[in-house]
Amino acid sequence: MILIKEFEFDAAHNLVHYKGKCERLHGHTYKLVVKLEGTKDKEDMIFDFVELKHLVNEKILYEFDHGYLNDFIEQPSAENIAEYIWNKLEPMVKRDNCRLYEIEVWETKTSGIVYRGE
Ligand SMILES: Nc1nc2c(c(=O)[nH]1)N=C([C@H](O)[C@H](O)COP(=O)(O)OP(=O)(O)OP(=O)(O)O)CN2
Ligand SMILES: [Zn+2]
Repeated sequence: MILIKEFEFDAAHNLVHYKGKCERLHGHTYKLVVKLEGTKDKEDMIFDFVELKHLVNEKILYEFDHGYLNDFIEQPSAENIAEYIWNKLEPMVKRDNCRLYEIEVWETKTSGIVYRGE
């Protein structure tokens, strides 16, 4: 079974290793989709949605929301943001019954990255 939870955060960035409009400072309302793969525990849940919400908001997104992504990631492409989030989140959600399966980072409604940690 795959569990899904969606998040949004607003952040500014500029792509320093890029030639074009995105080298200038600008912002996005990013969408983050977190997917966990697992089996049901004794509460018949893969992972508590509420716990996952607090974990992602408080441990991952608090530093990004209304922030400047270049403070954390030198070249904050959607690809690099996905890797950064994966590396922080993966150990936090690892349980006997579940693991991080996939994340999506959407920069706009039409542009996004799917990452499975490889
Ligand atoms: N592979 C990647 N390409 C680009 C990235 C990226 O992270 N990975 N990022 C950008 C810029 O950040 C840019 O803001 C995004 O550009 P674009 O998708 O064209 O944004 P729009 O607001 O114009 O969105 P539309 O939905 O296409 O109108 C560039 N490339
Ligand atoms: Zn951008």
